[in-house]
Amino acid sequence: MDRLLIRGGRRLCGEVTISGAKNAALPELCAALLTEEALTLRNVPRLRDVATMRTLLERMGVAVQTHGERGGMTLHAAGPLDPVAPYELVKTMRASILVLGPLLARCGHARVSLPGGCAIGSRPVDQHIKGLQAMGAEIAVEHGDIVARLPAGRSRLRGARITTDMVTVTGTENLMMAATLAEGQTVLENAAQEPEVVDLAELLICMGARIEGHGTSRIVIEGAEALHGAEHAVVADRIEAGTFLCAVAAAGGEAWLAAARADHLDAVIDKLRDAGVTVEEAADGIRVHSPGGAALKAQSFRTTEYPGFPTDMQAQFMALNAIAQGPSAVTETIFENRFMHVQELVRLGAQIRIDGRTAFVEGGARLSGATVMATDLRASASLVIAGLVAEGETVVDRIYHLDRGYDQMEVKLRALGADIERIA
Ligand SMILES: CC(=O)N[C@H]1[C@@H](OP(=O)(O)OP(=O)(O)OC[C@H]2O[C@@H](n3ccc(=O)[nH]c3=O)[C@H](O)[C@@H]2O)O[C@H](CO)[C@@H](O)[C@@H]1O
Ligand SMILES: C=C(OP(=O)(O)O)C(=O)O
Repeated sequence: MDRLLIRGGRRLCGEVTISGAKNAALPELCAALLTEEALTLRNVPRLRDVATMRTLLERMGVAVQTHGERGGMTLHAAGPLDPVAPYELVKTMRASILVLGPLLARCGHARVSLPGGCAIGSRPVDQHIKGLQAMGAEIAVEHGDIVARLPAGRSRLRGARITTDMVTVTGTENLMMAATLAEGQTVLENAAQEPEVVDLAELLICMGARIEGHGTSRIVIEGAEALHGAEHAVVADRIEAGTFLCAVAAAGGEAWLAAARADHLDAVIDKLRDAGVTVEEAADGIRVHSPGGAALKAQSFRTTEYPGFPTDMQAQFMALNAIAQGPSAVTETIFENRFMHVQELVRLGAQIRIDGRTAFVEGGARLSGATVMATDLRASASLVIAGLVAEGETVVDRIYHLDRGYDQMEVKLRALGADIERIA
């Protein structure tokens, strides 16, 4: 099992290019199920989750080809499709629930294994199911599988007005995709406004879908009988960019993050600036300059839906807070169990106490290297950031979590001058 060995203490200077977003690429791969024609995506990141999604789609009968150096991928779901997502693939990746809406809309039936529990919370999919039921689907859970079908005599879902109980990103994406092929109008109230939802909507519009209001909490979709092929570039990964911003902030140095979208990172950039980091926004990237974590001022924050502070950046910013000066309070409001990195950061010397949904970080810690265990994707990234500033050697174990969502993170960090290598 691969691990990362980091010798901390180096400043990070240079340039890296931010990859396409995992959380946009995954639903966009699923969008290929909505049309008989070929869909070409560019800027698809090289990630384990993308490979898993590819395997899942191929198993259903989608022909997939990669091309070029720049993450080109063509998917052709000409049919016939086998609308089944089995447990062995679904269990490793939450986003596999995103095949449910498109399969039901295209094939009229689907069997998708319930995504397994994950380290950050229970993560039910009741809102996906409720929304599809409102669109006329009959849904039962049988032997751990969601079994969904259209009632006898119906060939299409029907448009509906759906208000989800909470803002759900993949829920919004699943229902938006299903609605593109439904009969009539669907209105999604309380919709997620994340840039990845907007990027998916833009792709669907290129495929002939009629969608308005994406990027707001009310999305209106006029269903069409069929969608066609399209070509689309996946939006840059704001969480990867935010992770590199925190890494440079903590280690100190100056870096250019090519292709990063500052306009998708307002909440994180505001906190970094308040901490004392210089962040310059440009149309084609972000420049960051930091004196190093020990010279920064820790920042309190609470995670919320976009455009608030992203839960997917909570762990990385907490690593920064651990070494920055002064106390801070970090409140996680999206997932009930997303502090798994805390005990590992403490092993590196951080002083953090958890009380309910808030972690109280003392700040000013001098971290020292140790062997730590990655428990989920962003927890892993937070441990890497801590390792970059810790004195001596840090080994981050179980980095398969990191590979789910970061495109060659250690290669990019090495390009910035970090002493980091992958070991067996
Ligand atoms: C592949 C992908 O895009 N993953 C992102 C997506 O996950 P994901 O879409 O799974 O997260 P949601 O936005 O759905 O979850 C938000 C909250 O709603 C709850 N909930 C959600 C759906 C539902 O049917 N019932 C329910 O109770 C969840 O348990 C959670 O507490 O958004 C999260 C929140 O920004 C990010 O951390 C993930 O990186
Ligand atoms: C929680 C995340 O991903 P997923 O929803 O795929 O588990 C994440 O990207 O931080």
